[in-house]
Amino acid sequence: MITAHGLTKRYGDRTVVQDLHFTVRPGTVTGFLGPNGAGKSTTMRMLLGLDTPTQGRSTVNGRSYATHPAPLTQVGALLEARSVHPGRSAFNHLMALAHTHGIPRRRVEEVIDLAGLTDAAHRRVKGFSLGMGQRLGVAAALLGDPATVILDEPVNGLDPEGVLWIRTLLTSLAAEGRTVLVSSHLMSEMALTADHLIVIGRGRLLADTTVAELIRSAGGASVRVVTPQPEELRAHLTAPDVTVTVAPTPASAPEAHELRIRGVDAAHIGRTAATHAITLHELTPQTVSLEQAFMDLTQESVDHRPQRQHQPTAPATGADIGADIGAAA
Ligand SMILES: Nc1ncnc2c1ncn2[C@@H]1O[C@H](COP(=O)(O)OP(=O)(O)OP(=O)(O)O)[C@@H](O)[C@H]1O
Repeated sequence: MITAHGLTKRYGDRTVVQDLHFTVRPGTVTGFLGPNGAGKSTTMRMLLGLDTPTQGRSTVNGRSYATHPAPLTQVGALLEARSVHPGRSAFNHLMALAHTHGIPRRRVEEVIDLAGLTDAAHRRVKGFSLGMGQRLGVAAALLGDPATVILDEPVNGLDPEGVLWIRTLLTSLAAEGRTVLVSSHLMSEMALTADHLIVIGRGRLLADTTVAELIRSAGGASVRVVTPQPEELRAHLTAPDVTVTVAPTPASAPEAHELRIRGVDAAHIGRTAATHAITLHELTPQTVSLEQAFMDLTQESVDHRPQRQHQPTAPATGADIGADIGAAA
């Protein structure tokens, strides 16, 4: 478990991390997200005792990182900056780390295999690609079989196979009951891996939530329905939390009333329509993408962003929808 209590970091008169409170729990992958420069690396460095907070404190597995007698066996970390002697082989680098913690050679061989570096283990690190360096960094993070793993942008520089490897690795580390905190500025990547998200912007906490909840709060899922019998359908969908919005009917298709329904899924709407012999011309689930939810959440927190793009998973029609025919309840 990782906790942050009012973590704050100032450089001169610039506050780059401001009063962050959060808890990262074991058994799930927690994505640590924010636009470039949001303060993710600075926060992770503070969690790992590499930067001193200006205010606040943090704990890893119940105590501050610096007070763990054998930190490698408590917390495995991959930070962006590589600190490997370039003349050393991957094997020797890991052996040197292992010696400092009494970790046996067998474990070094295990993490080399786990990281897919078996063939490159005895090559000098200076010849490694960025992706191989990332794999070595992950191997080092896992060396002490730690209960908590903190990885800063682990997919940086990895090829598609490496990206897939990281995804599977993170999920299996969490399934083993470990605490996994992984930073990224790519929401799309986190969408495939993380269960829980901590989102920051300009050093402040913007969200501490599940992936599903973030999508829901950004507009949530809805269903687009086209029917010649909108009032009949609406009358059969009355329930708390169900809203039905109808678009103005286009002159070219007077029979085609387009509805946007929230609070029930497409299967329920289809069954209701079938039960009451209501004709449907279209029944399409619409979801806000996680990427879009992230953009909406952080739009105040980025200095430069190209023109806003909307990329729902199904054709966007919501902008056209006009008259509200009522929230049933
Ligand atoms: N040593 C330092 N001195 C002064 N400013 C710093 C220092 N380290 C980081 N910063 C500033 O703090 C802010 C947050 O940086 P940080 O690297 O933590 O962000 P990040 O969210 O990890 O960004 P990215 O996604 O680009 O890696 C940035 O504006 C950065 O320039």
